[in-house]
Amino acid sequence: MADTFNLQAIRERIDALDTQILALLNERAQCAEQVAHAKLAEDPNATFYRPEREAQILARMQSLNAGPLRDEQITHLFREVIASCLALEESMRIAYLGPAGTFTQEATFKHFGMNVGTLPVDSIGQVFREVEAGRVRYGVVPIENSTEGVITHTLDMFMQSGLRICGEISLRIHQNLMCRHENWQGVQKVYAHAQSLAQCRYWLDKHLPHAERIPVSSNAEAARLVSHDDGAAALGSRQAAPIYGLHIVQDSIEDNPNNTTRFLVIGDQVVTPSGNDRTSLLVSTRNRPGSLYHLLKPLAENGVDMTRIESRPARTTNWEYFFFLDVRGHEQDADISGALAALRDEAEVVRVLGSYPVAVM
Ligand SMILES: O=C(O)C(=O)C[C@]1(C(=O)O)C=C[C@@H](O)C=C1
Repeated sequence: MADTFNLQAIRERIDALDTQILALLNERAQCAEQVAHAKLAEDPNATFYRPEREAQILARMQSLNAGPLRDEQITHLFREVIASCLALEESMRIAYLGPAGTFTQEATFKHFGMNVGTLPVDSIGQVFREVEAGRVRYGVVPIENSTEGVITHTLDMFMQSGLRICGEISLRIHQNLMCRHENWQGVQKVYAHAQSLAQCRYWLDKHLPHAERIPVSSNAEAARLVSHDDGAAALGSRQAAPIYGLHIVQDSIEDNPNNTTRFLVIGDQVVTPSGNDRTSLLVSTRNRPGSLYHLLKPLAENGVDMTRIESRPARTTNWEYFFFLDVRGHEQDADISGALAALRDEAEVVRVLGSYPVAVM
């Protein structure tokens, strides 16, 4: 009897709290509408999506969070709240490397909320073209995986495109084995994107050593093929399973328990500092002895923290290279702007691809 009474009392308390949360959410939504009016009053072509402000809000909520909800859950809830508020300001459509069911779709929903409008396209180049043509404001493309390294196609697109990086998304990648039926022991073929096959190499060696591994254009394409084939399995994101009528027969089979992919949000927006930013640069240099040393010297002398360097061959001239650099901080910071000024004296090409907030979980 006492339990029933307690349960009832607790539920009444939950109802009262929900009433308050509802009122507060709508009050917040009204503030977002006022923000939209204020932005338009300042600039009729104002941009409503402000990644630096979103990153600051999420970081603040994490620092205030006393639990029992985990920081990850709080971040997820507030992302959805912000996305719903942003939708009142502007209805957005995001192009991503599709089809539906890919990890890039998962990253897009993680960053822009589950209800954002999307345009799945079939190549990284097409994501760039949709944004360049103005058919969508932003696009999402993968840039690097912690196990398999950089996605060179994305780097190469920046050599041709004037688009900027407006944000980054970090996604923990869990690979799932998916089949038409629950019984997976007799699987003879495993379809997946080459990156996913590589991320599960040891698991497949151990559990499906005789199955043929067949790389295909995307994990969603793998799931589609398996939806017609009883003797096959696909690897990929759990979102793909219901779309293609498959069962998840083994989950989290990636070899590296910290398997993470970084994605970029691309657009033509210049993002102001958030206080915890990263800057990506594209640099090329004359081919002469010590050229890389001369590129890195201005960064070191200005105390800039470089977190990544990749080289890609210039398509125009044999044996000439472009370098992609990531540094900590914003291009408006004194150390980075000092380094950029010195770098411009050394290098043939120095392009800031973007300064943007470091991914918040
Ligand atoms: O502060 C703003 O500029 C807003 O538009 C409000 C808000 C929010 O809901 O907090 C919504 C969208 C932006 O991307 C950032 C923040």
